[in-house]
Amino acid sequence: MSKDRLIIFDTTLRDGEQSPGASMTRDEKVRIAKMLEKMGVDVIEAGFAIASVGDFESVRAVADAVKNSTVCSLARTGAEDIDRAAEALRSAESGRIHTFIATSPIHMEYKLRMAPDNVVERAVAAVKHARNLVADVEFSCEDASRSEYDFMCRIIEQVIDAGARTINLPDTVGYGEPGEYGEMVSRLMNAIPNADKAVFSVHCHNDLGLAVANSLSAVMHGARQVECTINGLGERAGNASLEELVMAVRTRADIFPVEVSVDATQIVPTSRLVSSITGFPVQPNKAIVGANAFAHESGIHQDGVLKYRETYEIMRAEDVGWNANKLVLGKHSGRAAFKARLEELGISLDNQAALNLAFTRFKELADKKHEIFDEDLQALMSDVQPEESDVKYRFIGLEAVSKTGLKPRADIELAVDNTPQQASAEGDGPVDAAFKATEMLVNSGANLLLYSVNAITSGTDSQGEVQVRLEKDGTIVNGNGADTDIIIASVKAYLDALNLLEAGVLKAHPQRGI
Ligand SMILES: CC(=O)SCCNC(=O)CCNC(=O)[C@H](O)C(C)(C)COP(=O)(O)OP(=O)(O)OC[C@H]1O[C@@H](n2cnc3c(N)ncnc32)[C@H](O)[C@@H]1OP(=O)(O)O
Ligand SMILES: CC(C)C(=O)C(=O)O
Ligand SMILES: [Mg+2]
Repeated sequence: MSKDRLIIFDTTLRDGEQSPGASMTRDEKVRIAKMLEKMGVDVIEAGFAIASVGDFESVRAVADAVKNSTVCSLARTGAEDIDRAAEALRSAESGRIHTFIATSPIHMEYKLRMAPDNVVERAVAAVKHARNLVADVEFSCEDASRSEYDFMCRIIEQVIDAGARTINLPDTVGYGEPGEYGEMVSRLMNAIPNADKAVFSVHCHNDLGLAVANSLSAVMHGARQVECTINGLGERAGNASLEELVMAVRTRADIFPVEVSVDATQIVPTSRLVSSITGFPVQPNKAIVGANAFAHESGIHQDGVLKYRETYEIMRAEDVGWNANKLVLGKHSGRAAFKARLEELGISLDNQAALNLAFTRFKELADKKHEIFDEDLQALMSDVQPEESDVKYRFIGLEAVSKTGLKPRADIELAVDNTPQQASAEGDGPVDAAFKATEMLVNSGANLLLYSVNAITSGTDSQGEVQVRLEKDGTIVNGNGADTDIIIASVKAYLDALNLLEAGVLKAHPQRGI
């Protein structure tokens, strides 16, 4: 049986931009709009033309640039708003004016300060005016989920008669509950005599974390347009996320009676573009586009995925634009993933006993370190580690002083070949001072290539984990150090790298390098 089409209306550039701090320039909006067009989004709401000259120019630039998606501008019900929207959309291949007015008692009384009859009049006049300027007019009952049913029936019937071809029922404040909201949509569609002349649409906010659930429930109850944003960006807690809606409908095609014509492989690149332009990072556990959405760290899951991917994956990472899924090695990992990764690195173990031994060492390391990278594994598998008795430099203690107005200073005490030695130095910061003091004692001549700090756990009391990469005469080593004091962790990492250089580990085992 053929399925209905679900129209994907993206409002990243309008409602998404209403997130405090997410303002975009005209050129940034055009770049995102081009990506949305490439993705095959049906309607792109590019802005609110009357809001500012900049927003007007953005809608106009998107209308100029985009040819395969409908470009839309928001407008209140006043003629000036609608004229401005039409003007901005003049060059659009397919342009839509989206006009709206609030229909809930609370908004009509306290915000608009209008009587309901007056609201109906304004809505009808706005739609008629817009229809004189463009063929495609959408009308939204703002705050529909808190509006009275009979009043919505009345206003919607009249705006459809006036020429609106899309009727949007926003859950403006994210108050809806999936069952109730879906039912509202089907009740209205069944009761309004001319409902068949319009596409019913939903626009859900995420104040209770229900935006996607509410939208999908509405789809099950007859809505055929969903308004959404990339990464769920939007006013307050955001809007329904485009990637979640698209992938829910695709993945549960057995349930949803609709299909979408979006190229889902463009989802991750578009998500990254929106995140980099707005400066809003994507949380790692965000569905579809979060860094962990297709990553597995637990041994039981990794074992399952290695045996048959679908044991723990309901979508393919490649289908939404990732290169591949990821098996992350950490303290929850098991032998199956450990062994598979070693094999990918060209390291094979002779027998189960060798695997068990290596795995025990791996778990010991994983207890100290967030994530085990390939370099860690290679180092772990190198049978030449500097023997404890061969370690040349050992940390004894340090005092670092950092005071506003004074140059940072570090006094350090190390054991060099088991003989305690001390040095003091100033630096650009306390870490720089500590490294300089260390160099006064060791005089290594090594070049510092990388210095990175990670918190092992969250909180100000967490262990800091430092990685230091040193180069000397073409040999590169990674040293690691951990401590709750970040300066101490830094010196430990520096000494670890120096000891590796001293032990000549790389000469015997080049895989310890990068
Ligand atoms: C649910 C939503 O997301 S709605 C879209 C929200 N987005 C935005 O507001 C972003 C862009 N907005 C703006 O730049 C400005 O608010 C403007 C340019 C639209 C209006 O600015 P101002 O004229 O200074 O008005 P202000 O923002 O202070 O107040 C809004 C006015 O619009 C009225 N209004 C609100 N919605 C509507 C509507 N749908 N139709 C007609 N009038 C409306 C309000 O009652 C208020 O009128 P009042 O000044 O007579 O009391
Ligand atoms: C303007 C409308 C569609 C809106 O953004 C809302 O009600 O949330
Ligand atoms: Mg909104």
